[in-house]
Amino acid sequence: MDTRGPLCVGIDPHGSLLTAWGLGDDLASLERFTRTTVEALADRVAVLKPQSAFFERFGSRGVAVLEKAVEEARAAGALVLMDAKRGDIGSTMEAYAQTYLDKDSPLFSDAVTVSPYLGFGSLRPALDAAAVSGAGVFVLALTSNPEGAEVQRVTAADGRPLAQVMLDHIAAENRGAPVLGSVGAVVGATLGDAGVDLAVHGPLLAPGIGAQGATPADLPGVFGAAVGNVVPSVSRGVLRHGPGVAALREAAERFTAEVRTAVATAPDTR
Ligand SMILES: O=C(O)c1cc(=O)[nH]c(=O)n1[C@@H]1O[C@H](COP(=O)(O)O)[C@@H](O)[C@H]1O
Repeated sequence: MDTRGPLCVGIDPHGSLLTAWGLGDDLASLERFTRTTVEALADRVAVLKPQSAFFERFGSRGVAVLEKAVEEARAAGALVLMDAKRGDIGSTMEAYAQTYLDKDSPLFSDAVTVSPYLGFGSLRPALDAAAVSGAGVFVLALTSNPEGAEVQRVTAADGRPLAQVMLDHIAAENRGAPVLGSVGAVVGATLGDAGVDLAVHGPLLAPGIGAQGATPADLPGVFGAAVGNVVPSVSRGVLRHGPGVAALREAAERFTAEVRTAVATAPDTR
């Protein structure tokens, strides 16, 4: 993030984007779209975040495209954050942990998104596997979609909003880590003032910029003093500029510059 800028670009091959790129909604097009995006961006943005669902919809061949993208993006120096949003009982989480966080897995990624809403403790196998592999886990806290609030803003038995309970668990995982810990939180850039304590001592993934309406200029208002730890994430806002490699790069560079300006001019960045 220090050398490349903090931007995360999502690889979300929506059918509509494939069409907009002049491709079909088929496996060969998925492959072309993904290869172009990785070629354009993996040597320059800090994080690429493939959204697993868009690959899974093509079955095992789509997952093979995903595997190759992960390998090529990592080889070009990008961190790969697998957006899988997994969450299940602990014994099943173990299998998800083996899938994304075991170095011998074909889908091994630098980090994976997980949902804590089956109870934070259910994530233990993923947290442990990430620690063994030197990888990371991004835990959903306050998602960018308006529907998230009916779960995440609910008041827990001890009076804290449920999202705050999760953020406090994340902070406990990261306690004592030098610089930032390896457990991140997902907090939507669309939320206005997040209204929770974001001092989790880990990276804060901020999706919602671009197609969902948030802009880099919104980040200081949402994240306050924690804005220096934000990894802003854009998918369609960059991808819609394809299929030209130069245009994809320019779009990512524009977002990176806007984020840098927003963070640099924020009143208190740490
Ligand atoms: O975990 C995520 O990345 C995520 C969390 C969240 O709260 N909101 C959210 O939009 N996302 C993902 O971020 C991407 C947003 O895509 P765009 O709206 O096209 O930028 C999608 O892949 C979503 O699944």
